[in-house]
Amino acid sequence: MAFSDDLRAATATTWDAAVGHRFVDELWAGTVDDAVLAQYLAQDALFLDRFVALLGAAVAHADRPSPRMAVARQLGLVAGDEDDYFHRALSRLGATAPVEPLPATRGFLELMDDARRSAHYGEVLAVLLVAEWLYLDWASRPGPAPEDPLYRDWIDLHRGPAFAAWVDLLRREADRVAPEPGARDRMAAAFTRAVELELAFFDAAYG
Ligand SMILES: Cc1ncc(C[n+]2csc(CCO)c2C)c(N)n1
Repeated sequence: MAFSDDLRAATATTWDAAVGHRFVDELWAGTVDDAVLAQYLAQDALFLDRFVALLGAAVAHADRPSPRMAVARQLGLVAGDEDDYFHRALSRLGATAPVEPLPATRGFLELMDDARRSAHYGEVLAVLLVAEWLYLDWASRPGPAPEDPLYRDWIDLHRGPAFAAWVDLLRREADRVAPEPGARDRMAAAFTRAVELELAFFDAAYG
């Protein structure tokens, strides 16, 4: 098994609890309470800012030109389509005021700051991989998405062949650099912490 498969298998209980979370069920059903969705998206806007910085670290610390360019392309998408969604969604929900990070968000911001400051490409990849792969997983459920663009656009941002190819690239990169001396342990620690925080992040939407 590839290193990324091992990490996912080792975190399966927490991973599956996140992918099968009540919030994900309600997203697919189009029935998330407006206050819950507003809380989630306001926190996720804080997450996204630091995530963009983390993508910048992957651009800076990639050890080869080809993945550096691929990450840079994705960085442009996140700063474009994804940011547009947030502005539309938060203004429709009437939640445009700045918010303080909740504990799960704060934990994520710290994890991303630590990975970025480590300047260790493998550790950066491990955090990026969880954030993207776990979202691809919940958004790839079979069945129709709700008609309401508030839900449909959020699901569509996390599924489809282009997004799956991006996750695949992160997996291949993580598997490629893991054999470097000392990389496995720090990548496994960052991956495991990120999976725990993804679950806590969904829980936090319900206050
Ligand atoms: C807590 C949290 N974890 C992961 C994501 C997923 N995600 C973050 S940025 C991005 C854009 C694609 O590169 C995606 C899919 C999220 N939104 N919030």
